[in-house]
Amino acid sequence: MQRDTFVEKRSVLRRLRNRPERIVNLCFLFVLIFSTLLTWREAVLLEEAYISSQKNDLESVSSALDSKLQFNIDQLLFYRHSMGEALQTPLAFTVLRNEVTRFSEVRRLTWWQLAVEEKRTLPLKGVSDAFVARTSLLSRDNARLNNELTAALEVGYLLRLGAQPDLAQKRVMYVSRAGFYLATNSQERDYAIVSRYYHYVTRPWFTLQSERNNRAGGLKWFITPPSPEGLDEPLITASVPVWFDRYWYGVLAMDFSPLLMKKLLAEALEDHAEGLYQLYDNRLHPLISSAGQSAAFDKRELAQLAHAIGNDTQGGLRMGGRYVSWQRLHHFDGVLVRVHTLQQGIRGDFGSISIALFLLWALFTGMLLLSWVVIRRMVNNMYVLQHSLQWQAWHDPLTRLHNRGALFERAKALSDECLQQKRPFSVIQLDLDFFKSINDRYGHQAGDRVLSHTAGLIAGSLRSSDVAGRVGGEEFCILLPGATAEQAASVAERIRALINSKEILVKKSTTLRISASLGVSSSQERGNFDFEQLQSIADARLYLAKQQGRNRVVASSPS
Ligand SMILES: Nc1nc2c(ncn2[C@@H]2O[C@H](COP(=O)(O)OP(=O)(O)OP(=O)(O)O)[C@@H](O)[C@H]2O)c(=O)[nH]1
Repeated sequence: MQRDTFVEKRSVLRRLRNRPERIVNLCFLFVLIFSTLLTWREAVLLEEAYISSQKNDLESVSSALDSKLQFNIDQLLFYRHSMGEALQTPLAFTVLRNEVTRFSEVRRLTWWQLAVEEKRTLPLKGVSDAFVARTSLLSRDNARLNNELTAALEVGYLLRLGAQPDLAQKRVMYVSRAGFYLATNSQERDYAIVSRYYHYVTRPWFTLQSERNNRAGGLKWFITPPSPEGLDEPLITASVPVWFDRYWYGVLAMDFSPLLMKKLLAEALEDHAEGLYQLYDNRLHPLISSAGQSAAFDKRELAQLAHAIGNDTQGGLRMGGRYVSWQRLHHFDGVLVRVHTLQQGIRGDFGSISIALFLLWALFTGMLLLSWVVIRRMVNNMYVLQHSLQWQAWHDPLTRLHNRGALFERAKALSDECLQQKRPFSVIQLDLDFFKSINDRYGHQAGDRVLSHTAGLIAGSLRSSDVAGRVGGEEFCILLPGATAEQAASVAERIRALINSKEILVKKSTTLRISASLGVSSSQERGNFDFEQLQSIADARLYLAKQQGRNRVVASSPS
């Protein structure tokens, strides 16, 4: 078994040695695969770094946006807390009491307004008793009303303080179930007060803050979708119910207009402005985007995104030529999505590094292929040259048979092999008869032709294991491994007859018949495998054949 594998390995090595271009191919293939794998690995690392940079950018923007929203929510919660305090301990200021008295005078009017000092506090705007009585959602509980009115006027003072004149897009309001409201940036007068109050109390951010709908009393986000008659873009509202003494007084709400949200997002972007940021509500409806237009996702992409967002609070997805990452906000019931296009990626650091990496790989591969072609050709040429030199060193160019040196070398190896394998080994010495006279009569070229013709006849009548060589001018030697003396004598006779059987065309319209004398010796005769001795015996017998009249075979010595 071990010997089989050893032999197999040796034969593979021999095959590779005989086909050096295969070794070259293998080496180049190895380098190509190795360099491609290295480049691939670099590309994978680069992609991981790109994804984590996308994640980091989105994380910093969303946490900045979160803290800005948190600030506003804290403000809203502060107003609710103040309202609670004011309900619990109302201020006994005369001005406030006067307004409460005035309320009892105006409460039956279709619309009314109470203002302590419009420059310092916000006016209370309200509707009639009859309006409030129309629905069970509203209630003018007279026992609590005075307290609520003074508390609202107090909170109106805080709202006015907190309202930033540059932020006209942010509106904070307190809407009471008792038929009045106060709001920053609210200019309505006359009948507009009634429609405004009606508008407020029919909004989900009001109706869904009732005891039944929001038992926990926590903050809720509401999106008012764009409408043909009103809003161009969705309006985001955060609202909290005002509860005190187990009674639902009303709702404190804060409107975040699209402009305000865009401003907050723009502030959150800082130096992460690359890519498109888009805020979605929890049903994946687009709210605002950092650029003019929103990211266009088709239905399938939206479904894919919704599925991914449903599974994780943050992550990333590759969508065609875009990389989409998302992060849920902590202080908003929605998700911030970042879309980074391939073009933006290419323009960025990662893009230039990727392009440089690809170009390097392409350049290296191109040069590798070029050098492969050149080296392969060189190796092939060298191989052919080596073979030709080897052939020339071992063969006689005229007869294409082994030359003397090569024949002696082969003869030694073959006789040793036969000795080892206990097989006979025979030698035939062949010499053309009167060859000198052919040269003399027909010229040297005719003599050469006779020599190559004879060599062809000899080679054609041997087995593949036999070896023939030219050992002198017109003298040949034939090695017959495994042939007995009789077999060798019969081979010699066959060759002799063949040589003498045909006329050779030596010159234009000149043919001649040649003959050869042969001497045969074999290891069988004396158990001697020494080639030189066998050859000298065959030579002596050849001499005998010449002496006995030529054109004959002598296979034994005279006793
Ligand atoms: N054309 C040609 N002649 C060669 C070559 N090598 C040797 N010779 C000639 O072969 C001849 C050999 O002649 P001899 O040794 O006298 O032998 P022979 O004429 O064949 O006579 P016998 O062997 O006694 O029959 C010489 O004239 C050599 O010049 C060769 O390569 N080409």
